[in-house]
Amino acid sequence: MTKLSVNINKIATLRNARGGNTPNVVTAATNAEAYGAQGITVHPRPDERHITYQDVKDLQPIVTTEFNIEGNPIPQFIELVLKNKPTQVTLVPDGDDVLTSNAGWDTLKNKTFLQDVIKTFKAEGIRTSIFVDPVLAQIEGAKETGADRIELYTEAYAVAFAKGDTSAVKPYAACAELAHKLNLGVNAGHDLSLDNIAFFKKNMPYLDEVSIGHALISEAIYQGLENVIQQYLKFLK
Ligand SMILES: CC(=O)[C@@H](O)[C@H](O)COP(=O)(O)O
Ligand SMILES: NCC(=O)COP(=O)(O)O
Repeated sequence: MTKLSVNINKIATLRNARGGNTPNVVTAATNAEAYGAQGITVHPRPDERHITYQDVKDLQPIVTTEFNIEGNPIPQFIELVLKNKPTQVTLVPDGDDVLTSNAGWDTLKNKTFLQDVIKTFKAEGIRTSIFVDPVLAQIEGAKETGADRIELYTEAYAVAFAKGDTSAVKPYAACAELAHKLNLGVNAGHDLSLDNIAFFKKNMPYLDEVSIGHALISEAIYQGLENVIQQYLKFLK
């Protein structure tokens, strides 16, 4: 079984459009868990355009499944994570001006930096995962950083799958095999959806967790959150 972590960034995007507290991210997280989600993911960005640092504090005591905080480990992010002690921190090398995450780490070039940051989180008992492209050398580099897991950046798979190119899953499967050999856990995320998740799951060995936000929350607008979460859980068995 692969765990489903629901990314609730988009609930915060909608809330921020009016400046009040509707929809409420705490209620959304509680509902997602009640409907079967096995984790809640947030990705507070430095400009707080969706999830705010206050949201992370509000969510920390109410998330009863796995709490996953994603982000670029700049000093204020490191402090936020250490204060709120999630189950997992996922390190993502976002530039300040990006619309959304658009690349994995170069684990070879950033080895020393990542080793230091990962040591800090692990000393506090926080599981560490690093966001990487599906490239074998990057998985070997990830092992060297001391991370517990990798999160494979699935945008390339999602784009290719939408065009009918199912071979795009192959590098992901190869990276998962290598990660498993190296004793690294395997997560995946970005642009996964009800259209592409079943094929991905069927072809991906050792897949511990997927985090899904943009498509899942969009699908929930049409089909309802409970219904959509139930469909993902069926595909991830
Ligand atoms: C790390 C990653 O893949 C991102 O998908 C992310 O968490 C989504 O971020 P946005 O919601 O800001 O696009
Ligand atoms: N780590 C990926 C994530 O949390 C969700 O990405 P997306 O489904 O919003 O593209």
